[in-house]
Amino acid sequence: MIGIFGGTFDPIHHGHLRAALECLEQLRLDQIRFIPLKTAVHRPPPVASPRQRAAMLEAALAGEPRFILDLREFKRSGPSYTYDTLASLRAEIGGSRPLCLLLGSDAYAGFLSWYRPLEILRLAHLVVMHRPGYPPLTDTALADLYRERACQDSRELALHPSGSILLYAMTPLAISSTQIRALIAAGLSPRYLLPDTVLGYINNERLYLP
Ligand SMILES: Nc1ncnc2c1ncn2[C@@H]1O[C@H](COP(=O)(O)OP(=O)(O)OP(=O)(O)O)[C@@H](O)[C@H]1O
Ligand SMILES: O=C(O)c1ccc[n+]([C@@H]2O[C@H](COP(=O)([O-])O)[C@@H](O)[C@H]2O)c1
Repeated sequence: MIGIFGGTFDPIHHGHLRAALECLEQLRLDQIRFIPLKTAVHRPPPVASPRQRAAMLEAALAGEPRFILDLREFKRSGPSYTYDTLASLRAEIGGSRPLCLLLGSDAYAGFLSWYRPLEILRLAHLVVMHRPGYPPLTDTALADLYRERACQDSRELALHPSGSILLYAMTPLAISSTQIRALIAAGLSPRYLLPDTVLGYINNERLYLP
């Protein structure tokens, strides 16, 4: 099974990395593809450039060969829709191998307003990772969708290429890129919230300063 972890990664932090490692091991994924978005459809544009976000991801993923940096969204023009990304991956790997789209419970809260959400579920499973402060099933429509698609473990995910939703209780880590950017802008250190190598890059590039 392949995990897909899309995000802004502005910057990548230990919340992302720990989430990915726990999914990799506990769901027995073969690899996780980290896919930074180019043109956000749902939020203001990132502060760091694509080049800078790719460099930070590269630094953070070094040393874990099952974490793969996948820059396909940078190469596409127009909005970075997840549906298009999954369709391009399916064109490469075929229809039978299970794909698991990893997303935090804050992202799942907006899932039904994404571009072609039900078609996304035809291309991949969803793994919703619980993020502190964002209970995953507050909305009725999302709770209904979950009830129709719920699955309990990685064994069940492996039975089909797509279509199920797994709620995953990862170690709760209330870390966000917003918090890291705000600390730096305030002249405070974000150290230990993200890898030192990523912080070194941020300092060299003078990123996120006011
Ligand atoms: N601490 C965390 N725990 C679990 N999931 C997370 C965590 N941080 C981010 N995610 C998930 O990772 C994906 C990419 O997140 P993103 O790059 O937007 O990070 P972020 O910290 O939410 O950034 P920002 O604060 O700029 O919105 C999303 O699915 C998000 O829900
Ligand atoms: O395709 C969509 O319509 C869509 C709408 C909102 C978010 N997403 C994706 O969800 C992922 C997490 O987004 P974010 O803002 O938490 O970084 C990222 O890969 C986005 O491209 C995708």
